[in-house]
Amino acid sequence: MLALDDVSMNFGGVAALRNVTFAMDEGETLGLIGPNGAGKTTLFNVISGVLTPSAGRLEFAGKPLGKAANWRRARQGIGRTFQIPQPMHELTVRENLMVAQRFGAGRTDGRRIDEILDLLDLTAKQHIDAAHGLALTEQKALEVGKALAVEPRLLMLDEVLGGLETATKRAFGQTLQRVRERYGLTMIVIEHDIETIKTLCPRVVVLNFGELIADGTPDEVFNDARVIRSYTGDSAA
Ligand SMILES: Nc1ncnc2c1ncn2[C@@H]1O[C@H](COP(=O)(O)OP(=O)(O)OP(=O)(O)O)[C@@H](O)[C@H]1O
Repeated sequence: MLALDDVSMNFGGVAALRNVTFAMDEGETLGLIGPNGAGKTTLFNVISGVLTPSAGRLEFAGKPLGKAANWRRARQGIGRTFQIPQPMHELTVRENLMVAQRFGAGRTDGRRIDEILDLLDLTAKQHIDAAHGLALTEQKALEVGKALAVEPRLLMLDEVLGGLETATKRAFGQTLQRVRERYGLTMIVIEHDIETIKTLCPRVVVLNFGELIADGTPDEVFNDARVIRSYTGDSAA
């Protein structure tokens, strides 16, 4: 369903992505890991149309992805969250979801919004000011809700579980699994917590300095000497 072929992204002299090639089947959940600055968010930006890659080709649902434009990618079925929750100010939780739906899906469908609120445990908060009235987990849930409101087939989550306490993280991980099953989603998950990755993702891709250095099951990847070296910086590992 998603294929990247030799994708590179340069920012001036910085090569944030170097010839990244991988493909995903419909329904797969892929964990995307790598040390800070490895290129994970840049990869999301390239797939979601925030950035046009310097080189390479992207294909989604059998069609080439053209010039970057995030609304166009959303309408093609690609939804994503941002690392820092970005609720729209002076709007309620429900209004935030409605704006996201209109932007990304080109329509408003109150029943889908009700369902998203319910799945993410936000129904009781739907009329609260989204920028000021939500706890951290709820802010994260709203960020996921906005991505779901665009009615994606591919959902990309950028450290959506980051900063949460272990028990909350586990519970939120289960919520994400319910969401995935409900909508039959293909997912890419950026996450630093190894236990969460193992629970959610049967397959893991590792980036280091913009290069894809491993692609396999969590056990394969976490035992890979190159991956261990990329985290420890220890050339003897
Ligand atoms: N807009 C930009 N302009 C210049 N350099 C950038 C830009 N965006 C990212 N970079 C650089 O590209 C590299 C990859 O950054 P990116 O944010 O994609 O990494 P990451 O793996 O998501 O890191 P983190 O885990 O810290 O979020 C870094 O060296 C970063 O400084």
